[in-house]
Amino acid sequence: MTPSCLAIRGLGVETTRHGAAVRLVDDVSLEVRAGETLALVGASGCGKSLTCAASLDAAPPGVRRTAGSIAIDGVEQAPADIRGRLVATILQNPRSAFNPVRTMRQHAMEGPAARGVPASGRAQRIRVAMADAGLEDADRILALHPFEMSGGMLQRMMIALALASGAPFLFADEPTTDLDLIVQRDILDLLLRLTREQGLGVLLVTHDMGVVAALADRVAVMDAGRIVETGAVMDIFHRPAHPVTRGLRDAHLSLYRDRSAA
Ligand SMILES: Nc1ncnc2c1ncn2[C@@H]1O[C@H](COP(=O)(O)OP(=O)(O)OP(=O)(O)O)[C@@H](O)[C@H]1O
Repeated sequence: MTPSCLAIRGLGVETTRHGAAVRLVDDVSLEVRAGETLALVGASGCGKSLTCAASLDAAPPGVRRTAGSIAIDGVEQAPADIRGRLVATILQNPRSAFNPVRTMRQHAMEGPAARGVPASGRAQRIRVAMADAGLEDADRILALHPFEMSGGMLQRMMIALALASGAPFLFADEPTTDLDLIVQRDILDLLLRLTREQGLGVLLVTHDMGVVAALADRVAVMDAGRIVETGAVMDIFHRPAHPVTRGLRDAHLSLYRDRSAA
């Protein structure tokens, strides 16, 4: 049965600075539902990327998860077991997400295999996902190693791998940075279609409140490692309760006004 809800509960992440523990993410709880996009927004450095990565035990070196769990339909899961299988990821810095000595074809076969897609279906699935992510000429690209590809190509490949995995949930951390505007729009349209038509549940980290307005159903606002407000997208724009939320909304509106006036 397709799962309907992924919950991160009480996530805590720390690092050590000058010999002392520093809390970077503090008691964060979020719920991602099937068929919905939950946008995670907040100022740079507030802990959005670490929330995505650490909840799946994929935190970068130097930081550690000190508290919290992840559950699917109320059942606690080992993060490493669900990463790539039930939760696909598009994380920041695509170059670090690929093994430098493996080709794109080798990377591409992993996700669907982990999901139990028969070998015969995997090649077709990755081709379709690559075309959806704006990568034509799949055969040529599948033979390449990461160092032979640009940042934008790697970003698209990471998106294609996430799509091909068939996982019911997706953590997408700024999935369209490094991409040109047309590809950005295509990718965001595709994510919207996958949530609406296939019931994908998306946790979307973004700085762009325009993207939030277009894509998100609900929004969680983060500040200094904590969630300060969660609400339906309309409420966040029309009735923001927390000063940080109001700041993000107002900054977006003034940018939008300046652009319209130009
Ligand atoms: N590997 C690391 N070691 C130590 N501190 C880190 C590490 N990665 C991130 N941090 C710190 O953790 C905090 C949260 O970082 P994080 O990358 O989650 O922020 P963010 O909200 O995603 O920012 P951005 O929007 O700029 O990507 C920041 O203060 C950052 O400096």
